[in-house]
Amino acid sequence: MTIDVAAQDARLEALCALAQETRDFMDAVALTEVGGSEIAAVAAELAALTARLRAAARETPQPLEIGADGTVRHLGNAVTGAANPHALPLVVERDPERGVRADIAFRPLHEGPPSAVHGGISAMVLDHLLGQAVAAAGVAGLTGTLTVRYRATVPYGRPLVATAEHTRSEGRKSWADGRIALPDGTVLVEATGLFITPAEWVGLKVT
Ligand SMILES: CC(C)(COP(=O)(O)OP(=O)(O)OC[C@H]1O[C@@H](n2cnc3c(N)ncnc32)[C@H](O)[C@@H]1OP(=O)(O)O)[C@@H](O)C(=O)NCCC(=O)NCCSC(=O)Cc1ccccc1
Repeated sequence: MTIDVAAQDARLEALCALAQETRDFMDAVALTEVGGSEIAAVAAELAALTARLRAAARETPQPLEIGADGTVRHLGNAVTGAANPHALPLVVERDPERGVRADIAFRPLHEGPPSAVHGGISAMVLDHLLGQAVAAAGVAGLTGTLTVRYRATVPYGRPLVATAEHTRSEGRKSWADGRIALPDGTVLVEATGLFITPAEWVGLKVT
């Protein structure tokens, strides 16, 4: 469920590269142990860079694009958007056996309890993945409710796998289940969610 950015637009390619540099920068901020004067010098340089980017700023969201093969690209998405420094960015794929899947490696930046991932970050990833599972089933909707069960703390810095699948639909309401697990299948966090197709989306094909 990705569209090759590099093949389409050199400016977007540059923007996605900047977002990745920004992620690397944020990781470095989270982990740095350099001295106070060096931190202050870096902060001053960063403020100058921020001013350069603000010289021309958009006032509308990044558009959600649908490719010829039905793939969806939303570069501004906080979970998957390659142009959003907040995004992991997660690359969500169709899973031939289940609905959708994504490989994840959380980073120290995502810390909640010491040495573990913040529960809200896990919930955010699962919210997104469940939403993509219902979209993949042709019943795209917005999250109405999300229930998360945290079975074990989620480590950062290790490869993990997230999966989700659409379970049923009734009218405009669709349900999906998902989980974040270790590569051996041990489930760390699981979620179930209700997604509601806004009336104006009925009949639209978004995946
Ligand atoms: C669209 C809707 C959720 C529902 O509005 P309408 O269409 O006007 O609904 P209407 O009143 O016509 O009721 C129809 C039926 O649904 C039921 N029901 C309604 N609400 C709830 C509920 N909360 N919980 C439970 N049930 C509810 C209601 O009782 C009725 O049931 P009935 O037929 O009598 O059995 C609206 O409240 C909204 O926009 N909320 C904000 C959503 C939002 O921002 N979410 C976060 C952003 S998405 C994201 O980040 C993840 C993502 C990532 C990637 C991809 C995809 C997703």
